[in-house]
Amino acid sequence: MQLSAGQTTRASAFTGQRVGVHAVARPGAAKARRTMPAVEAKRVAVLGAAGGIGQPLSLLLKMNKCVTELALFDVAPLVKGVAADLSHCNTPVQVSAHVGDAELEACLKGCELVVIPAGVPRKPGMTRDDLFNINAGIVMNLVTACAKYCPNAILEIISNPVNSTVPIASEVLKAAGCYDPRKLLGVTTLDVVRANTFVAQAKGLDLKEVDVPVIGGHAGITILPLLSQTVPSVTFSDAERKALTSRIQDAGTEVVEAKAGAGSATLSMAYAAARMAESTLLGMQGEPNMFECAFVQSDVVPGSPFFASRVQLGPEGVAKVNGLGQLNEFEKAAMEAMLPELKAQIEKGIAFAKNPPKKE
Ligand SMILES: NC(=O)C1=CN([C@@H]2O[C@H](COP(=O)(O)OP(=O)(O)OC[C@H]3O[C@@H](n4cnc5c(N)ncnc54)[C@H](O)[C@@H]3O)[C@@H](O)[C@H]2O)C=CC1
Ligand SMILES: O=C([O-])CC(=O)C(=O)O
Repeated sequence: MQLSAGQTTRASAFTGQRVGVHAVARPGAAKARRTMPAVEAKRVAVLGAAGGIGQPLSLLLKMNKCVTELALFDVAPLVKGVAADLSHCNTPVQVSAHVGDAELEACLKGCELVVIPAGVPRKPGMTRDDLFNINAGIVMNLVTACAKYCPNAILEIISNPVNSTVPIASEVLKAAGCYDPRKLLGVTTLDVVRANTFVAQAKGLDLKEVDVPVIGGHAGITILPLLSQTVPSVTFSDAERKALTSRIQDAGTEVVEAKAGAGSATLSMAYAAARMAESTLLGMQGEPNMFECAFVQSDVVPGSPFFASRVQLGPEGVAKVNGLGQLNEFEKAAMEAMLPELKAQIEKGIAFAKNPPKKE
């Protein structure tokens, strides 16, 4: 999983900070490139744009030099106000608003990247799987529309439970005859963002230099930070490794509890999704060394048809799914423990999509 020679770092289009798991110079990595490639026309949609994630994510995309058109969709009419508000920012991105299923076509036509944070968030005491009954149908409906109106777009799914909503999306796309596994990604970037932050804090490292790959899925014990592969190389005591792993796995719950019933992570998620979208857009533009961890169709772990690991992003989405590298004994045990849960959540999504509840 280590980056090899020639894999470079890149400055964010909107913050100037380095982006991507690739951001940290691993041994042998080439010198950072800081020039932007020529901007190509890119229409990007956010579905669920009036929500807690959708609003700040849309702002960050309005600031992104890779984006030319931003199409905002929600079932809530508030999305019109969000678009009006954003349209006053003096960046060149053209913003449009679309409300309700009847406007999905107008939203999605011509889109090359669609980011989906539509759905309900957790409240204290809930697991991500408790969101399945509502969010499964929402994702199914939206991905059905993507298959119809932008069948070649790259889809990035944020809506939880990601371990099930991504398999649902794959089945919908297969049934529509337009499934391309390179173009369907579950967004797990927030796990990497959190792991980098917590490890930097615990070890007194420069935040910009820390890179921790996070593999598996996006719920509880299926979130597995590979602390042994942290860059720069650091050592952890058994107690530190256990505590950091648990904190990264439970970080979503930490925010859900702090928000006390008013939702889950929105700002850090918008930040993470904006980073993922930027890496994806740069990959689409031909930038050669874009790497992020994402939950994708994978044969890296036998028996788990989807798995989060580091992927290389290219003109068509996922260009390569990397292997896991060397795991230590703690990580091997955590991997064994997670697999039954991850596989069950994947199968639950597939079963739902193959036999969806009848609409009344
Ligand atoms: N992948 C990840 O790392 C993370 C995922 N999430 C998930 O993201 C989702 C959204 O979270 P928030 O933005 O905080 O929720 P929110 O409730 O603030 O916003 C959701 C938005 O989706 C809209 N919506 C609902 N049904 C829709 C439909 N059929 N079509 C279009 N829009 C629809 C709502 O009107 C609302 O504006 C949740 O499922 C949450 O669990 C949250 C944080 C991290
Ligand atoms: O915890 C939640 O429900 C939202 C989420 O996925 C996260 O913050 O990682």
